[in-house]
Amino acid sequence: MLRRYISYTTNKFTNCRHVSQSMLQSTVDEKSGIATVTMNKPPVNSLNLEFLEEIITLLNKLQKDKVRGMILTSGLQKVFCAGLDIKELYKPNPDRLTKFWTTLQDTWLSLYTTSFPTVSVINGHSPAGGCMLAMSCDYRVMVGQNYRIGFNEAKLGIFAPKWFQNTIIAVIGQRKAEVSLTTGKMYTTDEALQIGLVDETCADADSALKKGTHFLNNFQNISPWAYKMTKDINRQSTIQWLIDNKQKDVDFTVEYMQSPGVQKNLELYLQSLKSLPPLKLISEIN
Ligand SMILES: CCCCCCCCCC/C=C/CC(=O)SCCNC(=O)CCNC(=O)[C@H](O)C(C)(C)COP(=O)(O)OP(=O)(O)OC[C@H]1O[C@@H](n2cnc3c(N)ncnc32)[C@H](O)[C@@H]1OP(=O)(O)O
Repeated sequence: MLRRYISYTTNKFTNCRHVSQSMLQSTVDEKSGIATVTMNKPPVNSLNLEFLEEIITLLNKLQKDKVRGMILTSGLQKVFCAGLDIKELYKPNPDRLTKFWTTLQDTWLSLYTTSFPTVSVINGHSPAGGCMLAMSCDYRVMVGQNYRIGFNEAKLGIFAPKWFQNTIIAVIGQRKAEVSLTTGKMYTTDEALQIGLVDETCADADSALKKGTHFLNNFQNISPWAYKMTKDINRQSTIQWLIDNKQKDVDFTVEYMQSPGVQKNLELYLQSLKSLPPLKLISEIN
């Protein structure tokens, strides 16, 4: 287990409160009450068990601190989040995989039901679970023209569970979600804007942070209670489905991931990840 620590400091010059965990940094602007959370888990911010646990801990803390909003972004050069850590799925220990998948469900539930509005500033590639992380926020701003976003699970020989698919349907609609998921297409920034995977695009990260803040400022005059009730009602059926089917979803995933066919596909995918030149993989799978 990685050594984990949390420290809280207030910078009297910037009026920002910093919360730092080993893989996440959070800065709360005292004036606006907006938290900027930066993922920093080199090389690619892949979601493993420990990282998911940190995300849940931080979301709980932000909730307790009654922040007014959150911007989620990446501190890495060219990756927002590479999705689930494939090492959690390849040759898994069944007990760890059970804990991993349960924690993944809980992370999604925490993020999808926050009592404060959330924005993802997608400043790098964002495949599969990385795209889902962005979809689970209320608003998305994508930076530049060099990155790809989408659901490439089918290319790995696996498929997305119902709660995952419903989250995408809620954002881009049934038809586009089906085409997107079955083809595993990775979209350019402009294509993502066109199909509604992202709400806005902009040239650089600073402007994207400004756009994110601008979106969150819409809630200055909205009652937090009205915001939360509206969001809960809107997302209720997908949330309730997962709550009612948590154990079934875990049992199915643990058995399915260990099947020889899935393991073979993951092995081939991991090999291609190593053998292809940098970024070739993402462009190959367009
Ligand atoms: C609130 C939470 C919501 C989440 C809910 C999710 C529900 C999920 C259900 C559906 C299932 C989803 C499955 C997945 O997410 S599987 C992961 C899919 N991801 C990918 O296919 C990405 C593959 N990676 C790449 O294409 C590229 O790495 C990159 C991201 C474009 C970066 O390219 P770059 O050239 O910068 O870096 P490298 O390719 O050289 O990679 C550096 C090292 O990192 C390793 N790596 C990359 N991606 C992963 C990964 N996803 N898991 C583990 N390891 C990864 C890569 O092998 C290199 O390792 P090395 O240095 O040891 O060679």
